[in-house]
Amino acid sequence: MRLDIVTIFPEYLEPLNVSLVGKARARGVLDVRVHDLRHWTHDRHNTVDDTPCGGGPGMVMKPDPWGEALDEIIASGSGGEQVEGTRVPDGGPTIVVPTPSGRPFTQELAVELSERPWLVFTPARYEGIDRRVIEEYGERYDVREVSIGDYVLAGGEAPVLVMVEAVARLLPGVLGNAESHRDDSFAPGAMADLLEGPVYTKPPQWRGRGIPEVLLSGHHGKIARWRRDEALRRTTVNRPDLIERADPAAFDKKDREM
Ligand SMILES: OB(O)c1ccc2cc[nH]c2c1
Repeated sequence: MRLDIVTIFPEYLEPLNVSLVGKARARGVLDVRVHDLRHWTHDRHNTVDDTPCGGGPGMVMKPDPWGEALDEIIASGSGGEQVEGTRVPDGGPTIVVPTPSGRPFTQELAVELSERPWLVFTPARYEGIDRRVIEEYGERYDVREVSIGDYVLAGGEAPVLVMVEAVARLLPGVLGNAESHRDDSFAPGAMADLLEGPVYTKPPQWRGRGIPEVLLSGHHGKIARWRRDEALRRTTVNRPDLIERADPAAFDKKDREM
């Protein structure tokens, strides 16, 4: 998979050089290219924003730098050999626009994006990008406006870090077997979409606190049932909305497997 990220704060994406994504890049599973939007400005101040038409607070990101950046990046990747034999589609990339007014970023969307060969992220600052950029590229490519949550951020770079990690860990060969994403919270069918329950490790006693006996019993069926019950308990308290959405048949299936 190829990932391009266009930003006015390239240094914000340094975390993509370490840990899971960093290792995937080193192994050639991911080809991550971070671009400074100001590279596509031509004035002495490298201006990327201007006042909003119609008035109002803040500034809006100008369309010209974005258009030149996306044209050049898409042209560079359309067709031809890419990283170690991976070809990006002649149809171009999926463009992911982090924005507070986008559709929710979910594990389901992470799975969908992980199956795409090429993603281009366009994290904005200020009040956002001139709408005509989204319209222009939306006519030719799959453009997804996505929000990671209902809170105020200064820009889209942090959401890009979140989305890239969520997508990268789903790519074949990125997680070892021991870290399988099969039973993650929110992984389809893992625990009927329940939150993960509490986890424990050694030592058996820590500051006078022990470990639930069932986890030391070696009885896999009882352990599985305890974990399911704890997951239900935590989900009921923290995310009752997931309980309403859960498929009761999945519980029965899980019970039969325990
Ligand atoms: O909620 B979000 O995912 C999000 C995305 C981008 C920006 C830019 C400024 N605030 C933002 C919030």
